[in-house]
Amino acid sequence: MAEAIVVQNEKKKLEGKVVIITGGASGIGEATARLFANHNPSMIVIADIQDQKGQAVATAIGSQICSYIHCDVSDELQVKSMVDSTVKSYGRLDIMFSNAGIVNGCHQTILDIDLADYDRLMDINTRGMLACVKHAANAMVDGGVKGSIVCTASTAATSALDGYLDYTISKHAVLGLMRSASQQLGKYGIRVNSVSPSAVGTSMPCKTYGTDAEGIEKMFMKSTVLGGAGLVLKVNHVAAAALFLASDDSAFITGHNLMVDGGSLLG
Ligand SMILES: NC(=O)c1ccc[n+]([C@@H]2O[C@H](COP(=O)([O-])OP(=O)(O)OC[C@H]3O[C@@H](n4cnc5c(N)ncnc54)[C@H](O)[C@@H]3O)[C@@H](O)[C@H]2O)c1
Repeated sequence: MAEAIVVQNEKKKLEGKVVIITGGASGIGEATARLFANHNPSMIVIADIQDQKGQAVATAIGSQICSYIHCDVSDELQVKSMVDSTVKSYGRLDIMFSNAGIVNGCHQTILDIDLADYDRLMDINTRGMLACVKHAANAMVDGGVKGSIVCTASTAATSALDGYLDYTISKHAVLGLMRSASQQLGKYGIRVNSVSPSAVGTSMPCKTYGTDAEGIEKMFMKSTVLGGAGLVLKVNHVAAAALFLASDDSAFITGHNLMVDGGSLLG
């Protein structure tokens, strides 16, 4: 007989969990840290290179459940040291939200792409993501933790975003990383998934297009089917998807790329 499904809307979803969020000083990572904090984690470690902003977010959330650490994800030693210090200070690692990323402008063409810019972006978006998954997975395996790793990909991981050549390449690689890692880590009970937002009004696209969050929302509203109803993507929507993948709500989901794009790729 099937077990009854108990709906527990009020349940705290990250009770006692130790979480790392890279790129948590702003945008999607910050929104996710703030949402996760409502779900009784033991500790959230924000890892970023924007020290003042990251520290301010951690202080606003509360030093008893959130701390900040400087970590440039393109440097594997810094990633290893950040993961090691998290385990040393808080006892274990349950959740890695590998989210840090950059963009190199929106006018690249295959005819004149700058390979030095490409290298720098790949160092963060792909190599950095790999370092975070690698060291989080090691900490989980060593600690016997059946953890959850969530990577931030993008709609540019499944379709070519015109003008964003290196970004598109880097995010396609994130899906390959997520799928390969999920395949190898399943035997340890470690799940690896990704979340793929369409354009959302964080500092990243705002700088690229020289506008504010509202400008980004207006600019991209027509590219989603939900935009037809006046709905726009907010960072909280992405944070909610990350919470689902991080928590036991997705206990039997691994190797999955969760699109948070209002149906932008349906056409
Ligand atoms: N905003 C969008 O439209 C959008 C859409 C799809 C995917 N994404 C992805 O979402 C993720 C978060 O971006 P966001 O939109 O919140 O932008 P954001 O610029 O607000 O946040 C990115 C964060 O990453 C940090 N970061 C950059 N380089 C780093 C490094 N080397 N080491 C550690 N931290 C570093 C930044 O300091 C910043 O706090 C990125 O991976 C991005 O590619 C964004």
